[in-house]
Amino acid sequence: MINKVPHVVVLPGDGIGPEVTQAAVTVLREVLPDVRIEELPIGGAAVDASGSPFPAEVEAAAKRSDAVLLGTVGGPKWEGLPRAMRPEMGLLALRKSLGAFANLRPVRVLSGLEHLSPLRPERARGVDILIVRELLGGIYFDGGREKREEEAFNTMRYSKAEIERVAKVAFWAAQQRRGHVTSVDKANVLEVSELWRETVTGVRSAHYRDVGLRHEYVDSAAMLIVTDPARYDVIVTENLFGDILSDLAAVIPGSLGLMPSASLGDGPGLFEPIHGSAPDIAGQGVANPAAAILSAGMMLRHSLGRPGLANRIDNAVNTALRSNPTRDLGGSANTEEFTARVLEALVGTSVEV
Ligand SMILES: NC(=O)c1ccc[n+]([C@@H]2O[C@H](COP(=O)([O-])OP(=O)(O)OC[C@H]3O[C@@H](n4cnc5c(N)ncnc54)[C@H](O)[C@@H]3O)[C@@H](O)[C@H]2O)c1
Ligand SMILES: CC(C)[C@H](C(=O)O)[C@@H](O)C(=O)O
Ligand SMILES: [Mg+2]
Repeated sequence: MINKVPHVVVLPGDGIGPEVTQAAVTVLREVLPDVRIEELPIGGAAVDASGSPFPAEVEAAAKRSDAVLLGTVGGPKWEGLPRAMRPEMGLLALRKSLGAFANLRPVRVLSGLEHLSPLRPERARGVDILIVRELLGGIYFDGGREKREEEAFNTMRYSKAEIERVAKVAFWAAQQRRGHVTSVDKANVLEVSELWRETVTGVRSAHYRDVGLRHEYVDSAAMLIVTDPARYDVIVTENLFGDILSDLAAVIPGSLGLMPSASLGDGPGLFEPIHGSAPDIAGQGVANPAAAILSAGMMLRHSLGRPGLANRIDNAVNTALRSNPTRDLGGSANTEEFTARVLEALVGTSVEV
């Protein structure tokens, strides 16, 4: 537990980012009244304010914080800008700057909430998967345009050290859970996946013989995640596969609005919902804030040493979802009403366990 007043940098970003972040901050302040919040722009909001999607003062604040809570970045307004000025580049730069190489994306169907899933209840019930997505390497960071802009490339490159460090996080997480890791790759075709597979196997043999390991190809894993989600405990995979598979996995609980994340590594942790800025609903006050609120919970668990408060938030979100979810899940609560329900449920459970 952190004894000093926790300092959290909040970066609401664009689109529904500010709407869901406001909800998460309200909940955070409710459970941790002395938290010090420093709010700054990132992404398109920062481009508009200062001409850069990741201003130097935001980087400095994030690095000296105890944790960073981010909303979402991007939107049609900034799509035509040169690459370096795009909101998404700001987010990638933030992740790099914090050394946040392990992105934990839990996929959970909380008890009694199977009806929110489009899958048959017997498939959705009890699903509890942790996707560990490598976040600082692979195809995201090595690309360009050539031949007078008429060719373009992105290279999926990994070093053994990059694979080892994220594999260790996955095996460690599995030890706290049900003791099984599925490593997802494309080793039947890609050399980079061959190295991935060899390295993950080596990490297990050297340090984690108590954890089960299975390898799956990403194409068949994409099918199995929705047809047989119960087969998975921890999934570890590279950056782009993890990005795609985690949005796919959002189908299991029923909405992207239920998918929080924690990005951990060398510096302060970064906590953000996995969804985007949802331009189609931004400004209407109807976004589902659950993923952002649950991300604040992950922050309490992973960076602020307060797992009991994180459990309280999980339970309160569960209660609010049972009573009346947001529109994306077939309910009628707007963002404010849903958040009010979460706060109400928190008041009913003031004991930290
Ligand atoms: N981490 C991030 O900041 C992040 C992640 C993904 C996409 N983006 C950016 O967001 C923009 C829009 O991308 P997109 O449309 O492909 O994906 P998106 O995740 O923003 O939206 C996909 C669909 O899911 C819905 N949705 C997403 N979050 C929701 C929520 N909390 N409540 C209710 N409905 C929700 C949207 O309304 C939309 O119909 C792009 O600029 C993209 O680059 C940012
Ligand atoms: C916006 C984009 C850079 C980001 C990613 O691809 O990592 C998003 O899709 C995510 O899943 O967090
Ligand atoms: Mg994504």
